[in-house]
Order: sequence, then C-alpha cells, then structure tokens
Amino acid sequence: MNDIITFNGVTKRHGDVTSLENLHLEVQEGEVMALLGHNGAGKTTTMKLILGLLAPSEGEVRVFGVAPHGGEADRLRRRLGFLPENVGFYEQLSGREVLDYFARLKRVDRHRIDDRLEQVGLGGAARRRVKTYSKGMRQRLGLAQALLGEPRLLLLDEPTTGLDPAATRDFYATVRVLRDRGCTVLLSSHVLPGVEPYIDRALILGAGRRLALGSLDELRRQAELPLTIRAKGHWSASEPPLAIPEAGSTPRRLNGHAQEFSVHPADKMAVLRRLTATPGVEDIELLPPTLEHLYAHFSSSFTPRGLS
Ligand SMILES: Nc1ncnc2c1ncn2[C@@H]1O[C@H](COP(=O)(O)OP(=O)(O)OP(=O)(O)O)[C@@H](O)[C@H]1O
Repeated sequence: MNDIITFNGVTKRHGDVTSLENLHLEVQEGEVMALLGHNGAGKTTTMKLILGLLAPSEGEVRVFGVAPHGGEADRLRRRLGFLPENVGFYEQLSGREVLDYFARLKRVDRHRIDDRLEQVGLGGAARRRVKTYSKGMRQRLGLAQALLGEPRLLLLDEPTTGLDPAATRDFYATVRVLRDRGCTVLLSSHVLPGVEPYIDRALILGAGRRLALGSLDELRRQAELPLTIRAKGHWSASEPPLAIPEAGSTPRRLNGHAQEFSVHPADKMAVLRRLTATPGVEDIELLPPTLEHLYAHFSSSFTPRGLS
C-alpha cells in the first residue's frame, strides 16, 4: 500500500506553545483514519500541516510524496478536499449555485457539480436555497464542496458535530462509499460512538503528543481492557448469582434476565466454555471495549496542558 501522508518526527511550535510534538504517522491509500483528542490536542494543527497552511518547526511532512507547504503546494491542493469545522454558505443561494461558486474558486470542472450533489444525496434538493437545508444537509453540501475536483485525499474537521445519530450515520455511509472507491480520508471527531463503525484506524493525541495509534482491534490488544460478557436467562431474585470461577469475580445482575461479567481478554474462551455448559444460560453476548472506552483509557495517561 502507498503512504499518502507521512509525518516524520514533526513538531509545531507557536512561540512558547508546542501544538504538536515529534509526531510520526503514516496514512495509507484508501484508509479512513480518525484523529481523536481533547480540545487543544493538536488535531487542527495536524490538518493544517497536511494542507500546507502551516510549516513544521521540526521534522518533515509529506503528502503524495511532496512537502505541502513547498513549491508544489498549489498542485497538491487540487488533490485534496477539505471540509472545515463550522463551514458557512451563502444562505440565499441554492445548493447547486453554492457548488458552482466553489468550483469557479477552485478552478475545477463545473460540469460535475450535479454528480457531486447526487453523490452526497442532495440531488433532489439541488435547486433549493441553502437557508431551507437542515444541519445534516449543510454538512453534506460541505462534503460535496470538498469533493469538487475529485480529490484523492479528504480532510474532514469535526464533520458531524451537531448532527443527530441518523444524520451522522448517513454522512459516514457516504464517506465509506468514497473510501471504497479508493479515496483516503482523515477526519477528526469528538462524537466517538458515531464514528466507530466507519474508521480503519485511530490516532489519539493528547497535548500534541501521540498517545496511541491503531485499528480498533490493535488498540484493544494494546489496552488489554476487560470485555463484558453478558449471560441471558431467567433467574428469580432469590437465586444466587452465576458462579463462574474463570471470570474471577461475581457477575453484576442487570435484571431477572441478564448477568454481566467483566473479563480479562485472556480468560474470555474459558468463561465462554463454562457459561455454555451452565444450566439456565440461554444466550451469551460479547461486548468488547468501545472506541470511547479505549479513548478514555489512553487519554488518562497524560496531563492536560496547564495542569502539569
Ligand atoms: N497560531 C497559534 N498560536 C498560538 N497557539 C496556537 C496557535 N494555533 C494553535 N495553537 C495552540 O496549539 C494547541 C493545539 O491546537 P489545535 O487547534 O491543533 O487543537 P485541536 O485538537 O484542533 O483542538 P479543538 O478540538 O479545540 O479544535 C492549542 O493549545 C492551541 O491553543
């Protein structure tokens, strides 16, 4: 696989403030990478370095093999699509007119505007004024704007902030189609449950430093957090809780129909074997740590700026 983005020991300083410190990162062609971190962790700085809006203080950034703030910047920017946080549009224009305006600004083919609107599910609303669009439709118009010129790399800064779960799902479903067509996507988000099903890997930043990097499975292996095993059945309040010695502790009783064990990953199979052989257990659910659990785990290992 080709690396589309490479950060090699990148540090960015603004006077006394270090917004990114010695970051090493490779983003490969066709992957969706999430950039996660608290406010001020360095996510926007990372995006600005990729866009060539900032130059590194130390180290080297390469995008499609070239330095984004160097002599190739203009040519490179045509291969990038960017959806900034809080994107704003002229309310009186239709979605189609907004895209036409951006296509002229970007000097890209205006004949593909209708395709872009269809691609993000706004074909039917193309001639409606933006002021009549919902928040979800505006974000999808922002995505259509980022797709002008058919970029091979998309940068999405907090693209689903303020969207409800259904609109978030629709937005990321569109992003997944783009990924399946070979587009590389880097997105930042605070809405972890919404983004979890759609990402290939996550980079967790804390105070400008890399705290963790990997796929969900890799992060789970690194974190070694317990998983939840839920046994389902019918138990009366007077019955004792299930006794599963391999689990190492007594279960939490959720109600008369479910009991939950917190199990170290290494003990998972032994607990499952015991539960399947236990009378009264009718069903078993496995709940691995979510992206939110992993994020909390890795970000608990650093001190936020100003508290050290
Ligand atoms: N031009 C600047 N001058 C001084 N400090 C800056 C500048 N740009 C960024 N910073 C600082 O660098 C740190 C990282 O900022 P950045 O905007 O990259 O964070 P972020 O993770 O995107 O945060 P948020 O989630 O709030 O958008 C912050 O402490 C910020 O105040």
